Amino acid sequence: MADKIKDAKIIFVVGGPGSGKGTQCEKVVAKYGYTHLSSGDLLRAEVASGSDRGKTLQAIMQKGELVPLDTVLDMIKDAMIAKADVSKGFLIDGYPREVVQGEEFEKKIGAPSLLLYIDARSETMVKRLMKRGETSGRADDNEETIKKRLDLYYKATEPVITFYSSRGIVRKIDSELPVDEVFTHVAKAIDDLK
Ligand SMILES: Nc1ncnc2c1ncn2[C@H]1C[C@H](O)[C@@H](COP(=O)(O)OP(=O)(O)O)O1
Ligand SMILES: [Mg+2]
Repeated sequence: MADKIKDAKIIFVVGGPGSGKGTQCEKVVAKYGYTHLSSGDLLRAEVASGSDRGKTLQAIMQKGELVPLDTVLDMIKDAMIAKADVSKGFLIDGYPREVVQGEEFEKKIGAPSLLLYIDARSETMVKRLMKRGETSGRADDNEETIKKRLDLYYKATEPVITFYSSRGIVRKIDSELPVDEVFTHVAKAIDDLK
């Protein structure tokens, strides 16, 4: 099962909350037909299902904390296997959140060919998230939780970028630009894979 995934390209999409990961992934899906897996969306779907696991997850996410590693990884892996026959590539959005998550992913699934580092200033991210919070209905798009998510991003997730930089697969994307301009750079990074 897992070997079906092996031939597909794996792209990690890493960046702070509100940096524009989801926005850029949608455009990659439209242009390249890759499968977009947002760890946050997978977890929120579990919460919406009302399951016991979902209730536990909701409490963690509302506090802006990271959910247990195995839970997220199992959900990503199941979703990848479900799409393995039809997918040319996978965008793994919002994962790894910490270095150990990347190591576990590679053990259980495979190595990424590219890490897209979606980079925006923290003031920009806060502004975008507050705006998104007006309509997103996301329990974590509020000022207090945003601050915690940003702190955690700088502490836990930025080391992920350093970790993969040494492998030469990181492409830093300036996400302060308008969406379509950001996408030009994202598309260039993906085209360079071929
Ligand atoms: N380059 C850009 N310029 C302006 N707004 C952007 C942008 N990229 C994303 N946004 C907006 C769309 C969303 O309302 C908000 C957060 O974007 P998102 O894609 O949901 O971020 P993420 O998935 O990284 O949390 O910011
Ligand atoms: Mg997102």
